[in-house]
Amino acid sequence: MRVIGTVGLPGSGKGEAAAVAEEEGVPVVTMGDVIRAECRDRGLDPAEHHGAIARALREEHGPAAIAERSVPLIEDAAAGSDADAVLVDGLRAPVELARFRERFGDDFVLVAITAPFDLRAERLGARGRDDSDLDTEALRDREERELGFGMGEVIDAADVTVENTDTLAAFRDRVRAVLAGAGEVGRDTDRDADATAEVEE
Ligand SMILES: Nc1ncnc2c1ncn2[C@@H]1O[C@H](COP(=O)(O)OP(=O)(O)OP(=O)(O)O)[C@@H](O)[C@H]1O
Repeated sequence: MRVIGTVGLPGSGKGEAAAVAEEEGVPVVTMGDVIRAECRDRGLDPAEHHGAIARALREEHGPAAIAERSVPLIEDAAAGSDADAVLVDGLRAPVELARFRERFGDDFVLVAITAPFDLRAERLGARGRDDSDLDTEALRDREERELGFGMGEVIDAADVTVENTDTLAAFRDRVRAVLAGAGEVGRDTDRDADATAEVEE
């Protein structure tokens, strides 16, 4: 069973990738659900206390706490499905990546989803899920906070990078290909490309 983790800045397309997975019968584990469950256990409203509880979990149980709690959810999702993959939405920090690589080894495939700031801001504006989607300054703040958790390093460490700069249909096709195992092909292709580049130099 492969575990496909996604990482990307706000508005890059992680939610769309998770929706494609669900359509394809690939179970999705959202790391934010761990935080929402903890909020409920503490009698707090996730809409208001999400950030504080994420911090509290890391302080109380170590920096990999959210990944740690996601592992049994991933295992349960895999056990309850015929699919040969599970998608994990929401990696943010290098310690989380390290925990998943430690647990799932070569079965863990990290997929970075990238798009330039202006395109993400425009798409979030169109999404308009909440006020922060419409506020470019709030987007910058959120982005800085996530980069502060080391998200840039996680993006750089990805096995496969999907640039989401074309149409939504093209992005969804690319995600379907990655879910079908093209991630591993991508890794080899990248290596071949590097080898070719070296020969040409
Ligand atoms: N290639 C695309 N073309 C047009 N719209 C897109 C494309 N990719 C994503 N979108 C739209 O952009 C918005 C942001 O995408 P999505 O919700 O998947 O981002 P996200 O990475 O989950 O963001 P966040 O971390 O803020 O939840 C959504 O409304 C989505 O449908």
